[in-house]
Amino acid sequence: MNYQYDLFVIGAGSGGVRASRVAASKGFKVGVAEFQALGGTCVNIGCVPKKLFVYGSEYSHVAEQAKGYGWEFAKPSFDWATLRDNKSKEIERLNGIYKNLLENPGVTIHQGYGELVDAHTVKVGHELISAERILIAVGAKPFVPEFPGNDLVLVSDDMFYLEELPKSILVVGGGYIAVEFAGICQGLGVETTLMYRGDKLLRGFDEDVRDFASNEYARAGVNVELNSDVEKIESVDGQKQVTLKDGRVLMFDEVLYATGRVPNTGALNLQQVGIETTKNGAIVVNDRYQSSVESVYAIGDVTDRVQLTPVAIKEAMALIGYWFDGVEPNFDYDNIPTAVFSQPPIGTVGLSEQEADQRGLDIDVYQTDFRAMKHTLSGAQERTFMKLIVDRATDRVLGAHMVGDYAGEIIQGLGIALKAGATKAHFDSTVGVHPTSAEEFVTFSAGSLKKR
Ligand SMILES: Cc1cc2nc3c(=O)[nH]c(=O)nc-3n(C[C@H](O)[C@H](O)[C@H](O)COP(=O)(O)OP(=O)(O)OC[C@H]3O[C@@H](n4cnc5c(N)ncnc54)[C@H](O)[C@@H]3O)c2cc1C
Ligand SMILES: NC(=O)c1ccc[n+]([C@@H]2O[C@H](COP(=O)([O-])OP(=O)(O)OC[C@H]3O[C@@H](n4cnc5c(N)ncnc54)[C@H](O)[C@@H]3O)[C@@H](O)[C@H]2O)c1
Repeated sequence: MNYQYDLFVIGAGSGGVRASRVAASKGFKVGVAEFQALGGTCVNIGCVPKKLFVYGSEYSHVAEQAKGYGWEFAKPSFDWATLRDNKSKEIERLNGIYKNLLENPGVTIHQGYGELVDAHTVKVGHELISAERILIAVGAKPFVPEFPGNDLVLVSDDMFYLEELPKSILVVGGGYIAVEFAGICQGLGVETTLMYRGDKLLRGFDEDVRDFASNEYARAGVNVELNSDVEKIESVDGQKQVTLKDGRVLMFDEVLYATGRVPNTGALNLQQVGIETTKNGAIVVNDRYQSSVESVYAIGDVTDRVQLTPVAIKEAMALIGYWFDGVEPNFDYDNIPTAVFSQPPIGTVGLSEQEADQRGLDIDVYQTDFRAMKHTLSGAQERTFMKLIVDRATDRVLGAHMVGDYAGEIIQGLGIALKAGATKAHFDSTVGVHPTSAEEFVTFSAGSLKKR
């Protein structure tokens, strides 16, 4: 059978771009469909612009904190349009780079919405395209629960293009996006309330990390409201009137819902082609990222495993290894380091204390919290938290967790250590970098053992 392409990819995001360009550079004839900007969520409305906003919002503390170091600045002011538009220019630059990344190795870009027709055919606009293999890498989109007035809320996509910065905002949710945007808004001078229906933010993270981070967000000025949920939202005098399930009525300029993301599979025609999905629309794949239809593969957020850019990229590379070198994909989903770019940020890799307990492991837990040296003169009251989970039987470090400045940067190196099977003895025999916060990870002594 002669196909137009060896590989046709639907979605030019983190996973789709990597799979397309590497497959093309290795000799496949590759086409990719994308109906929005090249680069996907991460580049356009995710990791990259979000991190630029985090940097932008962190400057708000500089003038105040620099005083202790002898600096006096004129009264700082902030212009939202400058940050927003400079960010957009940078994203457009990246879009151009992604175009080159695809076109240089010979990938053909089909601008438009792709949908499946059969196991080897995709329709983009009016064009029917045939391919030996089809890779679905369409990512996910924000999920907003059903309730009266849910059409009045913003989702994270909207935050990157706001005409004006609101004076007050309610951020609903307790995951990555909620805590990151609460920090951004608070830093940019928006009166910020972070509301979560459960009794702790950041489900899935280590319990001490959850408690510590939550306290630090409150210390930074975010109004953290736990065990609270929205009943309805109405538009009143240009503001959002929010009625809570406990009967309270609150007013905000804007409400941001960050209550998870669902696979982007609604209009792909998956059922007609016989592709199995989960209840929330995620494509079910086997260890080779193959769907229930042999010629159709899926990677990244659309499979709803771990919604992180480096994971989508690793999955793409695992597929490339399989297609070109016959290596069975064996991507290791354990020990994925991750950072939450809240303020302060969180870095984490490996098992939490609770996960280690659930697995019945006999563990030692070392932990500390302290005021980072920088803040002895800055006057800021924020504190840093660090924690190590160690397996008593093998001395292996099973988990490392941090809340504090540079946590994302620091955890990357610890990710390598855990992957390499480092023991507490390895940590102890590593010379610290002095004076840093990071050196606390190699100087934990018996005095830091948590009483359990
Ligand atoms: C606000 C936010 C912040 C984030 N921050 C981080 C972070 O700091 N670090 C991190 O690791 N991850 C972060 N993520 C998650 C990360 O962006 C995703 O995990 C990653 O982008 C997933 O890659 P993907 O290839 O699966 O999909 P995506 O990058 O979402 O790409 C999918 C692409 O497919 C396109 N598409 C969809 N349907 C079709 C169709 N039918 N036809 C053609 N094209 C289609 C979309 O337009 C999109 O371009 C963040 C996400 C959000 C929303
Ligand atoms: N720094 C990063 O790496 C980064 C940043 C942003 C997003 N991401 C990825 O994107 C994913 C999606 O982010 P997210 O924050 O939207 O999702 P999330 O799954 O991290 O958090 C969703 C939150 O919404 C809550 N929720 C769900 N339904 C609700 C409801 N009906 N009412 C109230 N609350 C409800 C959940 O309990 C949870 O706390 C993340 O899981 C992460 O994998 C990563």
